[in-house]
Amino acid sequence: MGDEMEAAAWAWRGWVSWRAAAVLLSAWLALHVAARVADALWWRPRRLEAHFAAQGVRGPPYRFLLGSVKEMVGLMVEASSKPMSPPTSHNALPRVLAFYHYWRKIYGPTFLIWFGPTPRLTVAEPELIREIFLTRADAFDRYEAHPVVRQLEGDGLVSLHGDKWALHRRVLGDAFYPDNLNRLVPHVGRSVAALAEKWREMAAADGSGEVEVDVAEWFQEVTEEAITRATFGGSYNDGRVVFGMQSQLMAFASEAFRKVLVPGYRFMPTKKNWLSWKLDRGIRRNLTRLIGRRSEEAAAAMKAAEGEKADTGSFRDLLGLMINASQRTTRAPAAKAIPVHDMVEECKTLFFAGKQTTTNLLTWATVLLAMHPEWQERARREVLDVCGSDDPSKEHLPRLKTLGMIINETLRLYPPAVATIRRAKADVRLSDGCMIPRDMELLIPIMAIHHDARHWGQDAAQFNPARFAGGAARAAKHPLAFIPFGLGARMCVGQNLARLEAKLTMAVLLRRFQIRTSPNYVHAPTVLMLLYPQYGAPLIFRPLASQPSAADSTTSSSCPRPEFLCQD
Ligand code: HEM
Repeated sequence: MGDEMEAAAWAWRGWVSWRAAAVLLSAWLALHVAARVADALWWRPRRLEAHFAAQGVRGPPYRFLLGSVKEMVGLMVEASSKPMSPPTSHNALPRVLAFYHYWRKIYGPTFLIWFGPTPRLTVAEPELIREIFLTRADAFDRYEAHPVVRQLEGDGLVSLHGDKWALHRRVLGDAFYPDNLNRLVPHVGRSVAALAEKWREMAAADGSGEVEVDVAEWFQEVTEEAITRATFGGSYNDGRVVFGMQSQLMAFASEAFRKVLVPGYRFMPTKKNWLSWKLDRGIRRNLTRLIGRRSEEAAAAMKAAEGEKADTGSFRDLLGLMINASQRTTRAPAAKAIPVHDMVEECKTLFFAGKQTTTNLLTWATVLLAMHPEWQERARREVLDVCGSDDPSKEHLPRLKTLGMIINETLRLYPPAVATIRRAKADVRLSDGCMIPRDMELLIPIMAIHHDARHWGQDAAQFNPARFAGGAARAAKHPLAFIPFGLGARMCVGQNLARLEAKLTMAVLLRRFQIRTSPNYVHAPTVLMLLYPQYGAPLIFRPLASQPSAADSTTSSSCPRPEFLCQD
């Protein structure tokens, strides 16, 4: 009995000491986690503030957990509550990047701000930008977007890194050479002319003989057509179905983006989320099927063409280039294939990166033409001189210099991508002596650089396309003060396509319409990922007396098949 009691006492003591150890361990873990959290939310921000203050870089003070977000949101909400004043002004920076404009006046162009506990250093000096994007580019990386944005943009070029990025960039780059893009001119021209024809009919049906349209909405048709054709080429019809679904998905996802502050919102089984998941599955299924079919066709074509000269005369579409790169690996194993899953993601990225950006460019360019009738007339005269009674062809486009200048001035004043972000991969000392710690994010406010009177002169906030008469590199006092498409190795891969779409669209419309702003137009540029007109862009189109004849126009086609099957 005594032995049993002693054994029970030992067991009890053992249990108590295990329990004590477990309690101690849990307490230690809790303390450790609390210390880490306190460090991330309080001590690290204080250390970084001190680190930058010692180098003469200041900024709004860090506030626990919120950083500078409260002030930032306040400044942005206040700025977007009123339209531009006066309504013809292009001094849009204080409205669009209100927080940058406000703190820059206090702290200078380089300052520290806090997105919650995440610090960002603003960098707007062209010489520092040269280092970050060109000479020291290996020390900086693209920043990882929020998962909701990532879901929108796909896992393609925009978010890839290292060897995988290099492979995709090399393979896709071929499609964006001017000689290849020129083959899209008749297609894009036709889709703009079809849009113009709809507007002409609407104007004819209206007693006033003119029509009001919100170009921010209508131009989506043109850009969706162009990016679908660039991505899918001959399989345009199948591609249109896929990108139609992608378009819906983007509409849902941008709604989710607005609710990004509700943690886990994208995983909640809401009606919209169910629909999004269904659409996502549909996109993947359709694309995988399409890739399978085209891979078989490409393999057969490669076999048939063995020993013969490659056909360089037809349009090289983006999907085709990825499929061909993968076909080559079966013959040359050293070459790298792009797996089907990555092709699917890349298609999603191209659609995301190529559609809305270009819609915004077309929108702002047309708004600016409407606001500046003297430049509208100059551009129209040039289009008529160069193209005569035809719509523009690929030979005409390089000769439309005034339109090129107008597009550059639009990209300067209203750059669709108002800012970009980089992350330091290691500790880096910049040439101004500033030491950037590893993992620090750098915010490059593209729009602020484009509006800086130090580079652009006292008329920086005015619309003056003539400043681009000597080319983009010589338009400002510093050649890197104009970076609407970014800079360096990760510069926009689609800029030639965007410029082609913009020139062609403006030229086709100028030949057909007098354009002016509607009394309903409120000049209010604002940012939601990209630069949008906050209340849309209603403009009035009055058809001109002389319209291009159907036979001469790019809308006409000698191809007897449906237009989407023609490969010009
Ligand atoms: C006006 C229209 C456009 C603007 C203003 C624009 C702007 C930009 C900018 C600023 C970047 C660089 C971002 C950075 O360095 O962080 C970029 C990258 C990119 N853009 Fe565009 N873009 C436009 C049109 C297009 C089009 C039409 C396409 C596709 C067909 C496209 C595809 C891409 C891709 C894939 C990247 C990532 C490139 C890489 O990281 O290698 N963009 N764009």
